Amino acid sequence: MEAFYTIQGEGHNTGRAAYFIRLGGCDVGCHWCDVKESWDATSHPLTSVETIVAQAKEYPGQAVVITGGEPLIYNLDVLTQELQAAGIRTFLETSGAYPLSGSWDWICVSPKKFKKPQPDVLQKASELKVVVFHKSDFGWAEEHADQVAPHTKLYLQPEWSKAEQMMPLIVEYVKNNPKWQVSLQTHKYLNIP
Ligand SMILES: C[S@@+](CC[C@H](N)C(=O)[O-])C[C@H]1O[C@@H](n2cnc3c(N)ncnc32)[C@H](O)[C@@H]1O
Ligand SMILES: Nc1nc2[nH]cc(C(=O)O)c2c(=O)[nH]1
Ligand code: SF4
Ligand SMILES: [Mg+2]
Repeated sequence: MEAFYTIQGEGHNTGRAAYFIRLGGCDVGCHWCDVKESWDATSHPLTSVETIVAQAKEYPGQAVVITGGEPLIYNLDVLTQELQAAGIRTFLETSGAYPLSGSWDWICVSPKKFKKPQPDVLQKASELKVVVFHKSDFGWAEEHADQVAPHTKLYLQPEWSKAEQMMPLIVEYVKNNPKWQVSLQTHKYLNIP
């Protein structure tokens, strides 16, 4: 759908320069999704793996973030192998709703109520990033924290339109449950893509 060089705004790798590759197509249907224009894959032109990798190599960042849409609706083996062969680290943003493919240096799973994450993808998560839209989402976050591996980092991220209401609850929750950390969509405060 699009590719752009920016700063990773969310989660464990916040603050790192990265080339973002946003793949079109998603049927998970989060009503608060901030990239609804990505949902219809047919409205975006196809780009070859060669072109994507060649463009990624033009930037000095040492990492790419593959996001979407839901990137795991595609088999990402060839794309990620080519990127790693070029010395670029591969970071994934996924809901976990589709089978895992690809060769990854970092996997961020952000589970969704609207289409459940697959158990084996949760087990391979480097980080679990739960979007908090309502106070009931803390219990739902814990249910998913029980399904990840012991090394998985845990993040709570306010849903953007509810950030003002949810932030005080997230702050109190993390103070009382310090296995969790706060993740903010810092790129939106920085006014960058
Ligand atoms: C647009 S999604 C694309 C990748 C994948 N489909 C997913 O949901 O993880 C990228 C990240 O943005 C988060 N996100 C999307 N809309 C958001 C919103 N309104 N507020 C906070 N986070 C949001 C998702 O939960 C996910 O972690
Ligand atoms: N700067 C920036 N960081 C991000 N982290 C995850 C994003 C995404 O949409 O997947 C995103 C994004 O869209 N921009
Ligand atoms: S899974 Fe990701 S891209 Fe798909 S609707 Fe939800 S937030 Fe948007
Ligand atoms: Mg985004």
